[in-house]
Amino acid sequence: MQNPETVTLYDRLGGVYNVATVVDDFIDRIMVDPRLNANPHVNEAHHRVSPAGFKYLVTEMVCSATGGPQSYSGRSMGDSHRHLMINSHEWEAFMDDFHQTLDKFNVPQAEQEELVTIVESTREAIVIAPLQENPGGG
Ligand code: HEM
Repeated sequence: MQNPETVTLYDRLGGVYNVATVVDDFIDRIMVDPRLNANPHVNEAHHRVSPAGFKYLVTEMVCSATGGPQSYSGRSMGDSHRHLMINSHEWEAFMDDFHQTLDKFNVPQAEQEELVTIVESTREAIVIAPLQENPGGG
C-alpha cells in the first residue's frame, strides 16, 4: 500500500474527472453569485467569457497545482484579475462558494484544507481593491 503522504493531492482527489466535476459546479456557482456580480467589472467578464473555456482553464490550473500531469496554459493570476478590481469582501464570497462546492462533493477535510491553502496563495495577486468603509468620505 502506498504511504498517503507520498500520494499527490491530485490523486487523492481522484484525478482529472473529479477535479473537473468540482470545477464545473464551482464555476456555475460563482458566475451567478450576486455578491460577486455586484462588482460591475466581474459582472461584465462573467457574461463575456465562455463558461466551458473558463472551466477548462481553472481545471488545468487546479490539476497542475495539486500535482497532476497537466500544465496551466492560461494567463497569470495578476493579469487575469487586475482589471476586475476585486476587494476582500468579494474574496470572502468566492471562498464561501468554494466551501459550498467542496461540501457538496464530500471532499474530506484534509483535502479541503490543502485546496484552500493553494487558493489562498493566489489572494495577493487577485485582491487589489481597497474596501470603501466610508463611501460618503470625510
Ligand atoms: C473573488 C475572487 C475571484 C473572482 C471574482 C474571479 C473572477 C474571474 C473572472 C471574471 C475572470 C475572467 C476575466 C476576463 O477574462 O476578463 C477570471 C479569470 C480566471 N480566474 Fe478568477 N476570479 C477570482 C479568483 C480566482 C482564483 C482564486 C483562481 C484560482 C486559484 C482563479 C482562476 C482564474 C483563471 C484560471 C482564469 C482564466 C485566466 C485566463 O483567461 O487566462 N480566479 N476570474
